[in-house]
Amino acid sequence: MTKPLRIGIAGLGTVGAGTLSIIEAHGKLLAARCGREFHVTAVSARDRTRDRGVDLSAVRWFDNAVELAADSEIDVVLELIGGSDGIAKEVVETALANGKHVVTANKALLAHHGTQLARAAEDARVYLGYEAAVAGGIPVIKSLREGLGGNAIDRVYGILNGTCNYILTAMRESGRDFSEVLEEAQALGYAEADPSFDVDGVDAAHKLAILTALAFGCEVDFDSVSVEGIREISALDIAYAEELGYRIKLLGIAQQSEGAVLQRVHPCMVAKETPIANVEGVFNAVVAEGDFVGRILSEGAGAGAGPTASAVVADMMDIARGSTLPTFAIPAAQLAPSKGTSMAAHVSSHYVRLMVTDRPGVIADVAAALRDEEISMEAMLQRGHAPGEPVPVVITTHATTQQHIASALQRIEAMEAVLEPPRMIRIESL
Ligand SMILES: NC(=O)C1=CN([C@@H]2O[C@H](COP(=O)(O)OP(=O)(O)OC[C@H]3O[C@@H](n4cnc5c(N)ncnc54)[C@H](O)[C@@H]3O)[C@@H](O)[C@H]2O)C=CC1
Ligand SMILES: N[C@@H](CC=O)C(=O)O
Ligand code: NA
Repeated sequence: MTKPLRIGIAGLGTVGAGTLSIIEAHGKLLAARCGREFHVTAVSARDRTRDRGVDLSAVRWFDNAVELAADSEIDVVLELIGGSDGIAKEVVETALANGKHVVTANKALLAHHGTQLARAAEDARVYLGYEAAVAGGIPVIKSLREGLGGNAIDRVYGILNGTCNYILTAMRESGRDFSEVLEEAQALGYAEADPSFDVDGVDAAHKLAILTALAFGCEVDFDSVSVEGIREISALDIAYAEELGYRIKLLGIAQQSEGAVLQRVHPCMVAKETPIANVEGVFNAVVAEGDFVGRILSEGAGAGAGPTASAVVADMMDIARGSTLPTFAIPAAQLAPSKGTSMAAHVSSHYVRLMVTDRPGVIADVAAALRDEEISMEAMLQRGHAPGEPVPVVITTHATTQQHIASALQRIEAMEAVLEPPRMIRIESL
């Protein structure tokens, strides 16, 4: 048997502790599958005294994770701290500069510095694994880089944030309030250190930027992702979506057209009978559309200790077996400069909900604003009759550009009878 793979772990929180548990539970299985034993030889975290359910007494402890990353008795460094800059970046850069393989679950780091880190890894002839960074336990990186390697990818999209999907599912199923459900997702270890990254769509955008680079062979370009989160989604909109035959999902979607890529993250209404509408709770799903293979959907847990650690361990197995694949499928130096395009010209149907004073003429004024922007209404719904009182009015439109809908909504919002900013959710046909 080849000599053991010496592992240093920086970060022993949800994912770090989960990784230790798998190595402890499946040490023999991993060795049999890779022809090498996995030895955790060093660890670093903020709190040395915390019980992580695994005996670490024989493992070297580093107060400074960067020193761990430079240690000569480590072959692979697991960066499981988090954050796009600061200590996590320093750990990864130090490990690569010292000729060590790196496995990270850190999508923020890769979304901001992925191209540069991929170059550093390839220059040092080491492996940079990040399966855990996108869709947790779903082997989506392996699938795109290897299994679908013979296809040009037309579109890649999915439910990329477990916390948001958990919140939207629980709100729909139990009618509970947004903040109560968010606290539950945090307690389960799903949410980011700063949960606004989850609910504002930033985490999904980090993951989408990584998928885009891999799928389309371009540099990672987080700045050109258009991002909206789920904070504004109310129980009322979830109930109307149900009634209209839709589910609300936060999707990340990247599509290439004429050499440019549109990357967008926003809440979508998707028809209830589509597979993605039925992906619930902390589960993620990723769909890749290849020119020869057609549509592939992978579904699984996108967050949490076990599923995320499962992906970390899979990357270590690739390293143990000597894989030398480029980070983003083609050598980092050959990735095309990213050519992002904006949402302005993007065409879709829309759900619009207004809260209006119930009086004659309001609907006619709203219809006129839509007509002036050449937006055709598909349906309109107003329940009950309460003269002079606030009532919800729901409109669905036929396909129109973002520019047109934004102008119409601006005009509608300014109307005296419209009592609060209109809520708009794009209807996505998948
Ligand atoms: N929790 C999840 O479900 C998932 C998390 N991730 C990513 O995995 C990474 C880790 O996330 P979690 O385990 O959830 O975070 P966590 O907050 O549970 O754990 C972070 C760990 O890093 C340690 N740490 C913080 N600063 C440090 C420093 N200066 N030196 C050494 N150690 C330090 C902390 O002591 C803690 O052990 C993040 O990049 C996160 O985005 C990715 C997929 C899923
Ligand atoms: N906070 C993230 C964790 C996994 O990446 C999520 O909720 O999906
Ligand atoms: Na994954």
